[in-house]
Amino acid sequence: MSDNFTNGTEIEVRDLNLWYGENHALHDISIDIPKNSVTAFIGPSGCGKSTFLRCLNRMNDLIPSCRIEGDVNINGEDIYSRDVDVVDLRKRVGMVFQKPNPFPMSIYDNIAYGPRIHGAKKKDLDGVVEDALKSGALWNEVSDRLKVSALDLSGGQQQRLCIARTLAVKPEVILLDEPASALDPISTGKIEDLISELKKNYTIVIVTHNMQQAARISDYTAFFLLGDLIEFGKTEQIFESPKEKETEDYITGRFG
Ligand SMILES: Nc1ncnc2c1ncn2[C@@H]1O[C@H](COP(=O)(O)OP(=O)(O)OP(=O)(O)O)[C@@H](O)[C@H]1O
Repeated sequence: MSDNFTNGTEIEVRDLNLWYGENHALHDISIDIPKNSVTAFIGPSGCGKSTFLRCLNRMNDLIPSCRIEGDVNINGEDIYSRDVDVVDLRKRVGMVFQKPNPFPMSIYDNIAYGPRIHGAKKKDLDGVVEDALKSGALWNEVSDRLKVSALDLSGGQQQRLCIARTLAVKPEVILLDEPASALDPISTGKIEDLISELKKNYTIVIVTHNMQQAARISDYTAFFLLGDLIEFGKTEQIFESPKEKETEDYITGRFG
């Protein structure tokens, strides 16, 4: 285990390579993602941001052509070790996708679903649901209609429900894959405020195409290009004084 963990590293990745069949999509990625902070992954379309994000909770296991080499440690545990329970891993490392994907059931049952699977007692569920909806900044809008279908909520509310659903099983890390790209500016603002609030208690990694969004909400930024991690550092440094020419060209809009 690296000393970095005592300094607050949540996710340590070393020499990660990933192939989809013959396509070598990620090359020798090494990165230390700090705890209780927001880290943004940016880069042009197809550079591997989402692929790398999915490596952090083994979502790529579901893709038959995908092969991965290298190490990913989360809080010191090798998540690719044979004895890791992937269901438990995805509880610890939750994920929210671009398109809100509530289950076709009530608001209450969407939130209670994960805790029920993981053995929560019936008498505790009301409290769990309320806490998660409060943490997801949705409680005030839905507390009087918990039994209505989640599909009746607006897109922005559905996305906050999906975040609340992730929070209900008490994760350590939340992975967000372009969580606001399908939303209007007001809903996007609410999601961004929520992310800033959540980083007090969780480590957050977000893929975004929106560089203003990365600059607004992230503490650290990683710039990817064609499957390489070109540069990683404090967001201010990446945006104001990038060390690599490719980063500068992308940030200043010269390509991508
Ligand atoms: N399920 C998959 N099967 C095969 N190849 C894939 C799969 N998903 C992604 N790829 C390939 O991996 C590379 C990286 O794609 P990825 O979606 O991770 O990039 P991205 O930076 O997230 O792009 P975008 O910003 O457009 O979402 C691309 O060459 C893509 O075609």
